[in-house]
Amino acid sequence: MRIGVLTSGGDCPGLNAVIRSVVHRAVVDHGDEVIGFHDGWKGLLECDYRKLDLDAVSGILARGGTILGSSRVQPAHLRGGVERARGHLADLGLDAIIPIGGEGTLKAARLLSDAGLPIVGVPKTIDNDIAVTDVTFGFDTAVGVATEALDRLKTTAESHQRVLIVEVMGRHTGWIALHSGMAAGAHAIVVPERPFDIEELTRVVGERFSMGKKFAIVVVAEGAKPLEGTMEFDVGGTDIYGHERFAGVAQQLSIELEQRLGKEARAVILGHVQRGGTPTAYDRVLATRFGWHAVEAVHRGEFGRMTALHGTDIVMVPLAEAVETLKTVPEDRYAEAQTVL
Ligand SMILES: Nc1ncnc2c1ncn2[C@@H]1O[C@H](COP(=O)(O)OP(=O)(O)OP(=O)(O)O)[C@@H](O)[C@H]1O
Ligand SMILES: O=P(O)(O)OC[C@H]1O[C@](O)(CO)[C@@H](O)[C@@H]1O
Ligand SMILES: [Mg+2]
Repeated sequence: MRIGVLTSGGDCPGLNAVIRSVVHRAVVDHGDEVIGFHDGWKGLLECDYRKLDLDAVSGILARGGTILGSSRVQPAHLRGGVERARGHLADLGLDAIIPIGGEGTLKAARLLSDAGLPIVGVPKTIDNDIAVTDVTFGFDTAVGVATEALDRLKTTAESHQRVLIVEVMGRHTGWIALHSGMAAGAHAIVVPERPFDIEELTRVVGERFSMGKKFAIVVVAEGAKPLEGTMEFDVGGTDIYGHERFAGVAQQLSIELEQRLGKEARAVILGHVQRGGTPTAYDRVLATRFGWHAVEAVHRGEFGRMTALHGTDIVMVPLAEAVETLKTVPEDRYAEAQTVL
């Protein structure tokens, strides 16, 4: 068989582990040929690719980023390119494409699959917001980076008796904020799923100081917003790909909390550092398993599906289901964290 693989959307630790696993399983165990499209869907639309043999994937398991590159393409451009993609598949003699990406990539995968292209998806995202898989690779790494940062920020916050508001990634969901906040013992966790009440947040942080504590750490997901009408808030705008461009919730919160509490506050934005660098062992293993199972699905002709983790098993789920909803932080998970804030 001939299989094409691509990585699309924001990069994520573990992408290279998937690529390596796909190549190993396909080439060594099945005698397939694998090619990699450059820069996500753009590479497929422009027929820009290279051959991926064992040498090409040697030494990449622990490397962050993606050796194939990634990009965002305007959805309308992709929708208009379905026939071009079909033509490239035929010209290259490809039996399947394995796109590795987040919810946007999986929506595009579904679109191409509905148009009859042989697609097996692999979900990725540090945000952990894909509904039909228990976990996505990249999340464990991102939580580790954020937790280490929070541990470090605690000591400097304490020295200066400050409130530190730490902004982590998570545009629609607060999984990184929740887990890193729990792991590092943050004093407040603010997630997009629960619009925050600035009065309540001020009270929580203020009570800590009243109890004689010298500092406070607030973790906030970048997509968090205040309850409507409770605080002046700049929501930002939209970029050319339709993504919300945030105006900086941590910065806005730090100004507000400093004024309300009379305590020095600083905003720290962890940003892309959460996405860079080597994946954790957990993410390497999950990514490797996803790659292996994606190749198997190709060989079974199970198209229009993607790999998912259910418990400890890797299963195949329809792309249609995967893109229906996002996996948000449920109230009971938030409650578990709240007790130990
Ligand atoms: N609704 C859609 N229809 C068709 N194509 C889409 C759609 N949404 C996204 N895409 C395509 O998939 C690409 C990747 O989507 P997006 O930029 O949202 O990244 P992602 O895969 O969701 O990863 P991330 O988690 O980083 O956002 C887009 O650049 C676009 O080409
Ligand atoms: O790399 P970009 O385009 O700034 O995207 C950032 C977004 O991608 C993610 O890292 C993954 O979805 C989000 O957490 C974040 O909002
Ligand atoms: Mg997206």
